[in-house]
Amino acid sequence: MMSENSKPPPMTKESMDHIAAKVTAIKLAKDREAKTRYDINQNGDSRNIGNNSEHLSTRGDSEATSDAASVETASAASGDSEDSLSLQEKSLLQKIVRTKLINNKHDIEILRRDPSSPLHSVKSFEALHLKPELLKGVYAMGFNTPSKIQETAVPTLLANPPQNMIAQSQSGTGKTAAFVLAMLSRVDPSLNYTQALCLSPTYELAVQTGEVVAKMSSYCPDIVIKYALRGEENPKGTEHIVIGTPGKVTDWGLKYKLIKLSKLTVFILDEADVMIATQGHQEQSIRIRKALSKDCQMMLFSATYDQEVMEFAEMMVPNPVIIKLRREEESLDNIKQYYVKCMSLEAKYKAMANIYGMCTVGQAIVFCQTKKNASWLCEELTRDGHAVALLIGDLTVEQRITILDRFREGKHRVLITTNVLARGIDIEQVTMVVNFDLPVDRFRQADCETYLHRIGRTGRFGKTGIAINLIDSSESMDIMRQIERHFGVRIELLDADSDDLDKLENYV
Ligand SMILES: Nc1ncnc2c1ncn2[C@@H]1O[C@H](COP(=O)(O)OP(=O)(O)OP(=O)(O)O)[C@@H](O)[C@H]1O
Repeated sequence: MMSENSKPPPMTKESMDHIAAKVTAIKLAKDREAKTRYDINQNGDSRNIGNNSEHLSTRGDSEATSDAASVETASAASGDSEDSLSLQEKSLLQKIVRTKLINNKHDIEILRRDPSSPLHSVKSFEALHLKPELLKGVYAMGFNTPSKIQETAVPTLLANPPQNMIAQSQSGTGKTAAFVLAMLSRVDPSLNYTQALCLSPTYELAVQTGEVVAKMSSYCPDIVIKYALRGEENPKGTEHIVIGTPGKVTDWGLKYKLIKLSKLTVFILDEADVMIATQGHQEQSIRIRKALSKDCQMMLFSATYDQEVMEFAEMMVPNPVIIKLRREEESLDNIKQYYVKCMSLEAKYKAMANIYGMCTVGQAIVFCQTKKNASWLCEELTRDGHAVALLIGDLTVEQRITILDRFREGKHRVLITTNVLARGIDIEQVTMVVNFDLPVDRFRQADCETYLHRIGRTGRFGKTGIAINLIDSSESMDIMRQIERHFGVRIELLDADSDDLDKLENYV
């Protein structure tokens, strides 16, 4: 990891090996635990908490308190169907698979602001009057113009007197880059003490942020960065920027007083929604926050904006400007939906193999209802010489990252998965979604919301996508009809043995 007076090295997949080993051990332990369904949220998500924690990091001292809330889809049709991904993992995978900014057509909403501090937005990075070496770093990252959230957030964060901010926008809209830019602009490298602190919920997320700081500051050699993470040597207190988890920062800042929290000029709490889902982090963050001076600029970022996040945010950040970018809704508008009638499992498999053959340019995600079905399908297709990848919840974080990376790079054209991938994780180039099994709820009724999330993986950003549903029984036909009625759409019949598939080739 990073030593003092140096920038963090780029995070390679190899360097995550040791994390993966620990995560595997944690997962194995977790799998032995009985899961307890404790909450059904508004979206119909059900959350499970295992008694054993599933964290991405292994902590010592104050870090050792966190449990992870793992989010599961509501579709528990059979005992082996459950497949889960913790909020922390989801957030990390999301960052890893994303290569581009998410376009968002909505306008920024400004929910609260002090009328005495006018807000303005910028359409270029030049208009921010950044230090030249910082501007060079921004351009070196390939950023030409500010993203929607950056247009408003960055000038507000750079204005004087410093203004506190709570900002919410979906993952991938440029929040990290916004606060890193603010942090680097505010730091004065001629002052030898810690001036900026960024709290992240996990080891890996902190490292991801550190990478952005390192890249953006690549032309600012005097800025010293330090990770506050397990395994790191104690800080000297002279590092300009510290990025870490609440546990380690509590130790360094409050317990051993190695960092002077009262001297910070910038404090960032990132991924607030993930933070509050991690037991212990909320309380530690509050303790850290209390040690800051009233002049310290405070910023809080979150991908979601429910009441719990908001209550926490307002407790942490006094007199904030609150900016919000509404989530780009998933819609079925750009998606052509079909179904293929299959008389047996064999026929269903054959249809799948034909569809595979058709997918020559684009990429497809195939959804199965259970891990068992997904594994079976993957084995069969592989045996028949098809290059497919399998992504299910049993894998380690490291394995998931590797698989998603390979898929994103186009090394696999077809990814077989369960509902683990249905929500939240965007892979830009997916042109086709196949529902090998239709999504059902625990009463074996159509799970329309999961259907939308699944097929919303395709047809994004104005492109046309295809969804194909494999129907092998009167029950699945009935479920499909429920979906049609729910969305007021017609799902067209497709003959997978005929030339019908050819007409789809324009899209895949
Ligand atoms: N102005 C920009 N122009 C082009 N690309 C950008 C710009 N800002 C950020 N990006 C890129 O877009 C992707 C998402 O940005 P970023 O990680 O800052 O989003 P985020 O909202 O912080 O996401 P998350 O909530 O997952 O952390 C990254 O690959 C980043 O390099």
